[in-house]
Amino acid sequence: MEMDEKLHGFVVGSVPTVIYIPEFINDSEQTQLLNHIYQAPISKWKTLKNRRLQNWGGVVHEKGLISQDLPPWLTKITQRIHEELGIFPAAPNHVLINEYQPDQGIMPHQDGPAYFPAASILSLKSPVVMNFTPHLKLSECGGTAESEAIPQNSEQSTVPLNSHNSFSLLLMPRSLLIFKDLAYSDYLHGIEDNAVQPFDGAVNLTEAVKDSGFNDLLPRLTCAEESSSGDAKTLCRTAKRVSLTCRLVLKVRKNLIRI
Ligand SMILES: O=C(O)CCC(=O)C(=O)O
Ligand SMILES: [Fe+2]
Repeated sequence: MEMDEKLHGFVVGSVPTVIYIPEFINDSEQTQLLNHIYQAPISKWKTLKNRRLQNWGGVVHEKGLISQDLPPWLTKITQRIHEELGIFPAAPNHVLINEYQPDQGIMPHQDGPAYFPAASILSLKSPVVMNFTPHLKLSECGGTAESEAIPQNSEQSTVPLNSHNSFSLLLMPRSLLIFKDLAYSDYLHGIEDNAVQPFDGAVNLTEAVKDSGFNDLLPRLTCAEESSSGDAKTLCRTAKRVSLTCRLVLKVRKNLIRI
């Protein structure tokens, strides 16, 4: 799939390929989505130790998706992602909605093998910092000069290696994040279960604060009480974050029989 020309302007960082689109939806679209999410029956929520989630589109198995139609309020988003971005060969057919309290996150992980190798994540409500770290495969292969300099049998070797290659993103409400290629295949992504998150080195810092009015936003993002950290930009999560992870499973079986 050819990446749409206009998307090139939204590529951030140096690892192929991370795309950050600020203000992908407007305020009223955000409100409408949140209304739909919180109108869903309570049984739709699955509570995990560190977050709650709603699964839409069916059940993902290693071999494919036992699909169920997405509701119209979600196909509106998935269709738009498909048509405007040209990254997926079809509209995403699976949406995972995650809700995080300010001190909740998601462990560094790689998305499952059933998905077309690209993820699109729409963020709602509170900003959050997402971290990308190369996973063991990349570290062990010694694909970079840095890794060759570190003894492979050293227990500490993964720490400096990972921190050197890691990067983070500041995900603002109403933004859309897409990651694919190496960022999808060779990196883990995660969110720290911490209400205070540094965002100093975020690869999309300019883009994240630009459209929302840098001057207005930065003092609100930065913890006033964190004076000990000097100029370090630190995000204080004070509200819930809700995200919609929209992905495509190519192998689909319609769920005709209720199990
Ligand atoms: O909430 C997010 O932004 C990340 C969610 C995620 O990584 C996933 O659902 O696989
Ligand atoms: Fe994920």
